[in-house]
Amino acid sequence: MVLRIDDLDVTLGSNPVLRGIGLAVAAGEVVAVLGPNGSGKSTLVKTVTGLVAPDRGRVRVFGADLAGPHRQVPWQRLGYVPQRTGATTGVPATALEVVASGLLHRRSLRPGRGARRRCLDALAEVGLADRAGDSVQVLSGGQQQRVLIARALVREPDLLVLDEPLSGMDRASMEALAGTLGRLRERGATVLVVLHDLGPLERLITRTVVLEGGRVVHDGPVAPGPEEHPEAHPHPETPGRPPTAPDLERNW
Ligand SMILES: Nc1ncnc2c1ncn2[C@@H]1O[C@H](COP(=O)(O)OP(=O)(O)OP(=O)(O)O)[C@@H](O)[C@H]1O
Repeated sequence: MVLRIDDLDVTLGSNPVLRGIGLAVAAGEVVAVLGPNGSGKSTLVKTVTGLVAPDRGRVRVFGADLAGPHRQVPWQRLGYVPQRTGATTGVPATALEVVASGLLHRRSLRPGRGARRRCLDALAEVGLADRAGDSVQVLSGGQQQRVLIARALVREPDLLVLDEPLSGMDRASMEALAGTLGRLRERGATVLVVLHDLGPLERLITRTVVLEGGRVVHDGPVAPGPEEHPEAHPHPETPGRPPTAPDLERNW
């Protein structure tokens, strides 16, 4: 099993956010996590990436225990695209530099041999090869999202976790992301993706897990219709240049 969660409870502040979650994901699955706003989707994927500590229960990723006192996150096998925050922190990093940060880890602050090529390949995968030297601050919100996806891809992850990657993307970008995830799946990677609706990723999804009030209310191959979780609505798009501007979304 790539991921195994048993009886997971998470409380944030005084909020019981996840309750009694059980989930097992095998290699090669592409699992969509759905549910209304505030149902705990982001918290669940943060638990899987070791960013949130469980209060109770067991979380194992590639066999590593993320719940015990000696938590070991297998970062070398994980790629994570957080919920839309933009790739910029006000620091004038280039797209290439942001992607290269995906290759850094605790033991070394210097990307290894061939890093530049790998970063350029990852940017090409998301259709931004020609923007490698540009400051991320001049990129649109959708392009920044793609830089963050490239940062996760450059690690060649065995498990890719994405939190609402479609937010702010135009249809062509969504289709291209579907292509990228399809290629990942072909090489045996596992994907856990938080979505508000399946959209163009639907053909790739092998299983849907629906959360409501911090509990799993559906886990199976067939996605429930939108009428079954009518509260779900996408986040408002972040301001910025419209992602459909013709000069922005060439291949992606
Ligand atoms: N740091 C925190 N402290 C206290 N409560 C929190 C914290 N982070 C999240 N919550 C609460 O936990 C609940 C679940 O949040 P979470 O972001 O996991 O939901 P979500 O399903 O991803 O929502 P959305 O679709 O809006 O992103 C919400 O009620 C939220 O207010």
